[in-house]
Amino acid sequence: MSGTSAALQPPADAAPPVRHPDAPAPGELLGAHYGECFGCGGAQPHGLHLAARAGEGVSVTAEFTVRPAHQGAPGLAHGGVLATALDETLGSLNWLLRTIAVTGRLETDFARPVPVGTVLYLEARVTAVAGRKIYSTATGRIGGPEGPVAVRADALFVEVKVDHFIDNGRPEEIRAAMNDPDQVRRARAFEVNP
Ligand SMILES: CCCCC/C=C\C/C=C\C/C=C\C/C=C\CCCC(=O)SCCNC(=O)CCNC(=O)[C@H](O)C(C)(C)COP(=O)(O)OP(=O)(O)OC[C@H]1O[C@@H](n2cnc3c(N)ncnc32)[C@H](O)[C@@H]1OP(=O)(O)O
Repeated sequence: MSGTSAALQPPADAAPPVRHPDAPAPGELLGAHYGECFGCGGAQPHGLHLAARAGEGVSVTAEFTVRPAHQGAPGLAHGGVLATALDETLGSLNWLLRTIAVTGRLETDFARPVPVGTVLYLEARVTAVAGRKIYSTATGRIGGPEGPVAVRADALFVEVKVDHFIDNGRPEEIRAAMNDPDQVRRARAFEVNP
């Protein structure tokens, strides 16, 4: 049963999502948007190292293996870590819209416990767009890509300009990101009109 709140119901004038013509092809690995990202970055030893792949339309798939550093109860994934995996997968939809957007609201259902060692098979898609508001939904399955749903989420992402990060991030990390040509290139890949 979905308990999605009214805040996550797209308004009547919302439009179906449009895959950007320059979006990565279905099957293509999207890579990390930031090397230090806790969700997808390669430079975070205890991060999720989530690897997302473009799907058809405005959808992505991703896999995340639960490691001992991700425990809440003995031998089980922490719920906040699972919410992070959902959030990160939903965030990677931005690559297909070529829009920079941040999570405004994330509603999560935890349907089954997820043991350490489990591969969580994630799938996310955008359901509607209304102005700067991007509505999306995700599931995480266990036992295989067609296995039972262990976690699911509905979200509202809000489009922002790159200045959102430059104005709000701690200056030392922003400086390092702006001095890294590869990071600047990745940020630009999200933006149609930077
Ligand atoms: C060269 C340097 C590069 C540095 C950058 C590097 C890489 C960048 C590239 C990509 C990275 C992009 C994203 C990261 C991707 C994945 C990571 C996972 C995702 C995250 O982990 S991301 C972190 C957590 N996230 C935040 O840190 C957000 C904090 N937050 C805010 O920054 C503001 O809160 C904001 C911007 C959300 C809105 O603020 P705002 O002032 O711009 O806009 P406003 O408030 O007017 O909202 C506009 C319309 O959205 C509705 N709305 C807003 N919030 C709502 C809510 N909660 N519920 C229901 N409706 C809501 C309003 O009701 C209104 O609706 P309406 O237009 O109909 O009135």
